Amino acid sequence: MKYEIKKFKDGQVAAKITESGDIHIKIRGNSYEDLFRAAAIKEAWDAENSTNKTATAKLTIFCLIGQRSDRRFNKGESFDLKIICKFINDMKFDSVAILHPHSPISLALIHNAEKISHVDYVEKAFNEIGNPVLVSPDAGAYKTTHEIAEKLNADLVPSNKVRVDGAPVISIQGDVKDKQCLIVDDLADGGRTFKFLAEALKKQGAAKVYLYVTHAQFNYGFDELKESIDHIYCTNSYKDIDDDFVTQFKLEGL
Ligand SMILES: O=P(O)(O)OC[C@H]1O[C@@H](O)[C@H](O)[C@@H]1O
Repeated sequence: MKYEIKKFKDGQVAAKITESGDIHIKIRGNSYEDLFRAAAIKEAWDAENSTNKTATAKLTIFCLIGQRSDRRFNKGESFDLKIICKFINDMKFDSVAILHPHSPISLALIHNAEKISHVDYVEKAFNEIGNPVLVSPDAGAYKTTHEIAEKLNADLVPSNKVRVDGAPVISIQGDVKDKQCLIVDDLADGGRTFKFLAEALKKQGAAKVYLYVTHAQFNYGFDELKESIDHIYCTNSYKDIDDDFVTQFKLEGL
């Protein structure tokens, strides 16, 4: 299946199917425009395939917009992930694959959804560094990082973050003295979580601190991370980054 995309000057996106067959659309999915582009392609494809019941349609989303807004945080506020997932469901794909979603709520809200694991990318970083200890930064990351540690036969040091009088207090549950540490998490937006954790690890004698995040957003605070983190590993699910401080694993289709 092949298609063309056209963008009008007012922002409207339109699609045209130029060759029929099964469809597999791969998008970052980190903007509403990306989702509308997928919807345009799928609508055109549906019209072309209305009599072809064997053709299948698959959507891969590398960095789902709103994945952290997985509940109504406060009364009166919108539940954004619910709106986004409803939009995706309306496209009626046969299957939707999502790379390392922030929480299982995305998978629960999207019909026929499956997770793409980040294990391969963590493994690449793990091998490049040379068997570091994995560090899970909070309770949310513990479960998936524990699974990865088992697969890679790596040591895991869980850490936890609580706020005392508004300030983050980090507790590291293991010995990191003279060790190379690889913090593993889903995404970095400002990176403050990792800056504080890296400082705490170094205070406890860690030789080097590396960070792996699947979704390297770095919308702010990027340069500050260079003070406490030795190197960052990530994918280009959110954007391409050209910086010696970062090793980016390129995703096929982006
Ligand atoms: O400190 P920043 O980068 O803003 O936030 C990243 C952390 O916030 C959580 O939602 C993510 O799962 C990650 O643990």
